[in-house]
Amino acid sequence: MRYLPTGKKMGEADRHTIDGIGIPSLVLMERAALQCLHVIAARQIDTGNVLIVCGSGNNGGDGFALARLFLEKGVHPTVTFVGKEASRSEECTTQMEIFKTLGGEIFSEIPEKDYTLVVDAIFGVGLSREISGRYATILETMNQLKGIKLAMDIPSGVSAENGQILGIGFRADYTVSMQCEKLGTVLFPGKEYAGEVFAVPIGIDETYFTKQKEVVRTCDRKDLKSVLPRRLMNSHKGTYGKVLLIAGSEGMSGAAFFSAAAAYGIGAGLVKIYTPESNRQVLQQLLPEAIITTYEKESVSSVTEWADVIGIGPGLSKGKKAAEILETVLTQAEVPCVIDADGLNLLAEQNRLELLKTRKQATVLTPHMKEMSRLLGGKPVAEIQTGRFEILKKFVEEYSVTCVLKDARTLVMKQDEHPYLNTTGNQAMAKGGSGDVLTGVITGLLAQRISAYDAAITGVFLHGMAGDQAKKEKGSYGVLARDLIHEIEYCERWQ
Ligand SMILES: NC(=O)C1=CN([C@@H]2O[C@H](COP(=O)(O)OP(=O)(O)OC[C@H]3O[C@@H](n4cnc5c(N)ncnc54)[C@H](O)[C@@H]3O)[C@@H](O)[C@H]2O)[C@@H](O)CC1
Ligand SMILES: Nc1ncnc2c1ncn2[C@@H]1O[C@H](COP(=O)(O)OP(=O)(O)O)[C@@H](O)[C@H]1O
Ligand SMILES: [K+]
Repeated sequence: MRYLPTGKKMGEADRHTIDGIGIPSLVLMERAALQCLHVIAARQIDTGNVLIVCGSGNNGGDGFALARLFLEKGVHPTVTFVGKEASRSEECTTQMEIFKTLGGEIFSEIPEKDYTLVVDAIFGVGLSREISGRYATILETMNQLKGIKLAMDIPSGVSAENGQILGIGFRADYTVSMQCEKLGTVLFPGKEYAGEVFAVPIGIDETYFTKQKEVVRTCDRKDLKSVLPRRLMNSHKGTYGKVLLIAGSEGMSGAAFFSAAAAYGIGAGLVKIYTPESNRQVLQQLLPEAIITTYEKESVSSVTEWADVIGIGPGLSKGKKAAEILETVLTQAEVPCVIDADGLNLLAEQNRLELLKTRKQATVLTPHMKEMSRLLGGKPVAEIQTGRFEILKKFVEEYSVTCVLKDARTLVMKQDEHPYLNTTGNQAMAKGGSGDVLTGVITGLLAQRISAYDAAITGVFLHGMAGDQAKKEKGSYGVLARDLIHEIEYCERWQ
């Protein structure tokens, strides 16, 4: 697990480390510059002709410190200072003076040369407004230069707060992020400007973020061992829970199959599908492991009583029967529920959202942006995209739910937990059926008795990993929902 702080939160952690713990700012800066040098060496970047462009803040200080370390190695970088003398920070001035004392020359323009490496140390997390004027011209020139581009901490122009480009952004091949990758290079479009990101330790105390619940976190592959539910030798199918999937409608059996197969694929003990009679035969053939029961044969009350966890919505339709079933589940089922697709669309109508407030067990909602817009009474998608953290925070507090807002960067939120931003998954998954698989995975994880928040983040992570594995094999065009299920069945190998 790692944190993805905004620039503001990173600044707070810097201050806490410097003032609260007493590690001098220049010590942190030294480590920042050293780590950059290590990345340059590890990536075997040609240092035959290095350009370092420094601003007047501490990011510029990082740049001057790096320039000095290059001098020590016998490399003479071209250093350009583009900041304002008057606003130069204390540390930036110190680093600049040391560099000059050692014989380093500082330019005010970028000399025309064929650079092999271009380092951006103009703005870091202190960027606070649109870039314009001379700064914009310099960044434009830097983007056009040949040579490998490396950004110190974050590419200048990328907002560390939300990934937006403030006027113009440095287009990096590599970004060396001090201590933590910033939220702004995980979210789009910032991610596209950052290239490969290396988060390097420089001594900033990250435990500062533990109590700061608004700081976003994410998981990596190495965390899998701790997030997957345990599989005991001495167990039986009851140990791993009974999943009920209320899915599919007349002529729509695929969604039910995908979610049910995914629930089994992630380890649920027993899966029952509740669907119209017309789907029985095809589902029995597609997934003989599942129990199929139908609207015509059994009442919704009796099936919900059987279940340890319920997933409702994939392919459900928005008919009268579907609405009745959803209402019964929401008012009667005393087990955790995952609501997706048409379940969400029905929830958005006729004040049904209010029913969530009466639930005694956990509810997980898995809307994509358009479904979220419906849940929010038609709030435009663009508004949700830019304000997702604040909007979702308010929503999960009001309705006491865990919300999985699906996107290229899926966000999971629950009251009193860190927001979780997912970094697995890819464009190959932008296809019908992918979401049904996610519903099955989260429901299947909940059946194995982990918390709603853990099931949601683990499910989203695994679902994205499955997409990444499938893309490795098939590329970005041919991946199908069934490939995601196939990959999920092998998730234990990813640990
Ligand atoms: N001691 C520390 O605090 C450490 C800081 N570090 C580096 O310092 C950076 C943060 O330093 P700062 O807080 O000084 O901030 P920056 O160096 O990112 O920039 C701040 C300066 O840019 C100006 N500015 C912001 N937006 C502008 C715009 N659009 N146009 C023109 N000027 C603009 C600000 O007024 C300020 O003078 C980090 O990103 C990191 O690279 C690291 O060396 C680690 C230690
Ligand atoms: N470009 C992308 N990058 C990462 N994940 C993606 C991308 N496109 C889609 N996904 C993932 O695929 C799933 C699509 O879900 P959804 O839109 O509900 O599909 P459906 O309803 O057709 O099953 C979500 O989990 C989403 O995060
Ligand atoms: K930078």
